[in-house]
Order: sequence, then structure tokens, then C-alpha cells
Amino acid sequence: MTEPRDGATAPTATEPLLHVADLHTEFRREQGEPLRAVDGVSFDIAPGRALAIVGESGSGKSVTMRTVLRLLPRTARTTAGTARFQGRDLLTLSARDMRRVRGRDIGMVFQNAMEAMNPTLTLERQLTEHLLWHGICGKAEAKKRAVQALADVGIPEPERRIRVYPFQLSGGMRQRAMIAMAMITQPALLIADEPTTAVDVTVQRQILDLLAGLKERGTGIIMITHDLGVARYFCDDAVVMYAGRVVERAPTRDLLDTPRHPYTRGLLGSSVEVGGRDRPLAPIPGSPPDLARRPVGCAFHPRCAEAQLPRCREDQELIEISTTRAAACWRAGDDDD
Ligand SMILES: Nc1ncnc2c1ncn2[C@@H]1O[C@H](COP(=O)(O)OP(=O)(O)OP(=O)(O)O)[C@@H](O)[C@H]1O
Repeated sequence: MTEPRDGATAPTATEPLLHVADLHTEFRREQGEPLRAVDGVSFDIAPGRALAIVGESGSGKSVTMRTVLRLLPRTARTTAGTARFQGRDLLTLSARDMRRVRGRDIGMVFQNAMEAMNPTLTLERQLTEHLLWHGICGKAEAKKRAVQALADVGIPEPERRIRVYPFQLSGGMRQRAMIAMAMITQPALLIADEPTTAVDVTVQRQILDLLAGLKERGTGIIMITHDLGVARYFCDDAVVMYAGRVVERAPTRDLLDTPRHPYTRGLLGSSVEVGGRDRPLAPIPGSPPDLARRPVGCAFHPRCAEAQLPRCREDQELIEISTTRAAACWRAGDDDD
């Protein structure tokens, strides 16, 4: 397992690697109330586990992760919450300390490697400067580690390839190079935002296998994905987000086998990757709400085939169904496990 650095404490059996509680992030608007993009989100992740964050476009997955990483646009403001990582609250760290944590203790992989990498630097410069900047080793060692990192992610001829620029690589190779960069510091936590969306199925599988190797070595992985097949294949636990809130949380298998929130059932019914193969796809009617006009009560109720009014117009907190499961629907506990 990777060791925490800089006086950060190792997670104990009772303390998760990352504990996110009651996170609130809003966007300023020219007119009107701010948009509540993340509205009371909580979740935990343990070392060596993978957590999927799923939900339709606009549900708040990326803003949640950008809040934790403190990579929000200027128009956004985090108004409440904590994100305890290795004993420290990321939300109150100084900007300098946060830059040290980001990219070193927390690795990041994004959907589009071209955006995440510097197009003007060779892979060697990107990888070695990353190590040097974080003070992890000296120049000669950095070069060795950079070649090794490329080899580790299955880039052939790493000694030669290290001299190329990102645009000279295929999409799949670039994605691997970005993973190499995220892994080279041996982060305790890796946050991957749709890491396999832009690549074909074969590369997708290879990338997931790479990430699985990291997980086995004790790295915690948060994967933002709208692909429930990827979540099932790779992630131990899952949270489902809708309109900025967590509507269901469970071990992935349980979530997909016996979804308790009507929205989760809707996602499954409309998924090609899971459950949609043997029966016709049933897309969820309507579209996610405009956050400026969030429906009262359960934000999903106007699209929910099971809604019962006026009950569903009341606010609904997450209900603990068991020690590992919770869902934000008043009927979620109807058939307990
Ligand atoms: N730069 C921004 N300015 C204003 N509002 C924003 C901005 N970025 C996000 N939002 C708001 O936050 C909501 C959540 O966005 P977010 O990117 O987290 O969704 P997501 O679940 O990651 O979607 P996707 O799967 O499309 O990436 C959006 O619906 C939008 O209302």
C-alpha cells in the first residue's frame, strides 16, 4: 500500500481513505438564486476499493469531484461540507498544500487525454517534471521511473516512445500515457472521470485491467461513469446521483441486481450495457431537471412512473436500508433484504 506523506495519517480500519460529507457547491448566476449543482453529497471510499459515481449528464458527478479536488471554475463556490483525506480536510487545506496533494497523493485521469496533457511537452518532460515538482526523486531516477511507468501501462518501446509528444500517439496510447502520469507518484487515491468513454472496447478493457492492478496494490479508485457495464465490471461500490444529490448508494452488485430507487431502475432499464440486451430498452421519460427549476420534494418525481402525490413532493433524505445500502425514496425499504 502507498504510504501517506507530509504528516498525513494513514487511514485506519474505521477511517476511510476519503470521507466526503454533506458537500454543497453552487454556481453564481447573473440573475436569480445560485444553482445548487452539488447538494448535500456524502460518500466514503476505502483503500483498495473502487467506487462508481453514476448518473445522467448534468447530475453533478464531475462538479462533486472537482469540489473534492478544488478544481472548480471561478463562478462556483463550495458552501458547506468536508472531504477528509488521510486525516486532513481537503476543503480547508491551503492552496499550496492542495497542489501538493493533487497529482501526488491523488492521481487524476480524465476522459480526454489531449486536454489533460501539455501538448508542447514530450512524455519524458511531462512525466519527469511531475516527479521533480513533487520532490519525489532526482532527475536521473525520474527518467528511469518515467520509462518504467510507460512500460507498466503497456506502451511498447517505452525508451523510444518517451521522446514523443502526446499528439504523436494514438488515442488509446495517449489514454495510457495519462494513466502512467497519474500512477507514477503511486497515489493513495485515483479519481477517473469517464476514463474509457473515448476509447474502443479493447482499449477500454486494457485500461480497466491497468486500474485493477492499482486497486490490488491498495489504491482507492473513484470512477465517474455513465456506463453501468463498466461499473459492474470494475467497481465494488456505487453511488447514483440525480440533480446534485445522491439518490442511492450500495455495493455495485446489489445496486444493479436489486435497485431500490426508481431512478436507478430507470437507468438500468435504459442501459445497453446492463440488462438492456435481452429486452427492449426503456428510456426514462423526460429529461433531468434544469437546476434553476428543481422540482420540489424528490427531484425525480415528475419522471417517476411510481410517483405518488402528494407524498413525493415532500423532501426525501437517504433512508438506510441496511448497513451497506441507502436510497432516497420513501418506498425504498418496502422489500427489505
Ligand atoms: N461551468 C459551469 N457553470 C454553470 N453551471 C455549471 C457549470 N458546470 C456545471 N454546471 C452545473 O452543474 C450541473 C452538474 O454538472 P456536472 O458537470 O457535474 O454533471 P455530470 O453529472 O458530470 O455530467 P456529465 O456526465 O455530462 O459530465 C450541470 O447540470 C450544470 O447545471
